[in-house]
Amino acid sequence: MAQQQAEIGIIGGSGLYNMPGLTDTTEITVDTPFGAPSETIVLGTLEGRKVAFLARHGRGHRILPSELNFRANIYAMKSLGVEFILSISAVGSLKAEHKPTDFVIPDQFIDRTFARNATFFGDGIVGHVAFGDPVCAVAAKAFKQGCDDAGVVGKLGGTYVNMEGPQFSTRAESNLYRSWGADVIGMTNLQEAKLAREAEISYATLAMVTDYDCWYEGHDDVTVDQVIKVIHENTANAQRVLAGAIRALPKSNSDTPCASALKYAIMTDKKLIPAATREKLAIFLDKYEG
Ligand SMILES: CSC[C@H]1O[C@H](OP(=O)(O)O)[C@H](O)[C@@H]1O
Ligand SMILES: Nc1ncnc2[nH]cnc12
Repeated sequence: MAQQQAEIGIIGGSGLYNMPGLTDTTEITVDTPFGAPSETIVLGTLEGRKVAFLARHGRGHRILPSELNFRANIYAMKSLGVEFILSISAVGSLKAEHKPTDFVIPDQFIDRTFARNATFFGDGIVGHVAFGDPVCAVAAKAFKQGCDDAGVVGKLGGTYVNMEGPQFSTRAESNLYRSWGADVIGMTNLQEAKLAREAEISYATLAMVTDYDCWYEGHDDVTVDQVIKVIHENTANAQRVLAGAIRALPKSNSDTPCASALKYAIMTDKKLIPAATREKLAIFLDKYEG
């Protein structure tokens, strides 16, 4: 097996296009059978651990949520040897108790997308991974520890509505999601969580509340300048939480259920999987075939 180049992947969202705390950095271009990731990847060291940083929307924020090549991003992390992905995202709040600058660590998702490719399967191979618990509990707890260490509000658990965008929600939609009991809303995390599970990578998100979406009477409807303002105020906290989370992560994800998500997932008769598809997915399947 190739040498592991990174243990932990960080996917930085809106406003987080690099990681100033990384040392010994090198920038690499990673190619994948699913196309190019959003950006070159920065390898480096943080808290003594080997880390790979990827800017989700590219540096300079060039890629729409619906245009993101989620498969290439997660495949690239897998090819570097990553076992944990820590994602950072801006989200709107759907509850008064989640205030701008608070952090929420979601443990559930509701899918409101309709234009995304969120599986490595297809082209002659069928697989179904369990997804009742879409977030890795170990990675989520590490984020909580990071929030506690940094002395910031970090709420463990909550439901993230993944909308398609790029327009923000209508007021009727926002109120509908509130009636469902959802906590926060964003445009990017669910596809990453699905693909990370198929890739047997443990995934969790640090969701930074930037606004009250549009449901809250007496508060302005969300705008990008509002989101960016809160992110800028809170970036140093997000970096400190990340460092704390990395300190709290175990060496490997082998003790989590994520690490064996594919064990019983593949439906297709091995003899019938097309050679090109088998080759494309070798990085995931080889360990189950001696
Ligand atoms: C800039 S507001 C909308 C934008 O912010 C969030 O991005 P990310 O999850 O990458 O931080 C949201 O999902 C939208 O893409
Ligand atoms: N209100 C909101 N809706 C969707 N994505 C967001 N990202 C930040 N705030 C958001």
